[in-house]
Amino acid sequence: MSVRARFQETATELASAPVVELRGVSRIYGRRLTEVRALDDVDVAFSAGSWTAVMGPSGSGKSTLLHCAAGLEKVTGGQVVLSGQDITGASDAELTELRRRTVGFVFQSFNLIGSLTAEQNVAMPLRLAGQRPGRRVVREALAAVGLADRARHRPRELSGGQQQRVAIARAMVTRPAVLFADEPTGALDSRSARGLLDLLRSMVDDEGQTIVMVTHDPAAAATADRVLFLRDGRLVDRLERPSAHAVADLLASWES
Ligand SMILES: Nc1ncnc2c1ncn2[C@@H]1O[C@H](COP(=O)(O)OP(=O)(O)OP(=O)(O)O)[C@@H](O)[C@H]1O
Repeated sequence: MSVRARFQETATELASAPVVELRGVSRIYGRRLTEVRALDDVDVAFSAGSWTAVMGPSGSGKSTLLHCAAGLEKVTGGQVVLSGQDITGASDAELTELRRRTVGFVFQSFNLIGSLTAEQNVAMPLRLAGQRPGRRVVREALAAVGLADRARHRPRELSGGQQQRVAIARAMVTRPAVLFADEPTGALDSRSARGLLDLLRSMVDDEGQTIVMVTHDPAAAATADRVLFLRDGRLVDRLERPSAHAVADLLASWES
């Protein structure tokens, strides 16, 4: 094989290589009578530059899947590979370090620090990593989410949609390999939610960002590339390039 062909093959492999992979993952809470199997033998890979929505009824294991994939929680069985590293047996210190370098998080409730300005909030992950954040890097992260003119505002001076954009800028300032989002539009009105989903879509399409998002909202799920459906801790269904109708039909079929 020519050097050029080999190079192209390697590039293709890299482009489709999973950023996160769960292999036969189980997560059990409690013991004996109180035992809950929150994840049950889950196999799934999240490839680079893809956006996956995770859906399922309340208690089906969506947040647990997100937390295990991000190394926030240890698995009871199976293996998790994050950014090429098997994290299954990693120590808490190793996990904290790996998360800092490779993972960004966005939650339904924004979780911004109320006493800090938008730019101070965005700078926080860099400070926690022991770096002195440059103003330019922080301002660029805010500009990327359309908030260049809100850098000095505190969270209470921003709308819900703007606060969630600050949270996204904060998650992205370390340039994580994967962004995990737990119901990111759950606290937003439909217009702000649409704007936020468009922002996430452009991060995937323009920057090749990998996103894994838990959502209850069919419209949000339909903006993703793929929908996974969990039930009782098991992956029971999936849709590729779904329409909102297809997602709603899938939900209805599993609820009936
Ligand atoms: N720390 C814990 N201790 C004991 N059980 C837990 C714990 N965390 C989650 N569970 C249980 O594991 C199961 C899955 O929970 P999980 O939060 O992953 O579900 P979910 O699909 O995200 O639900 P929701 O849509 O309501 O947020 C549930 O039965 C829950 O009660």
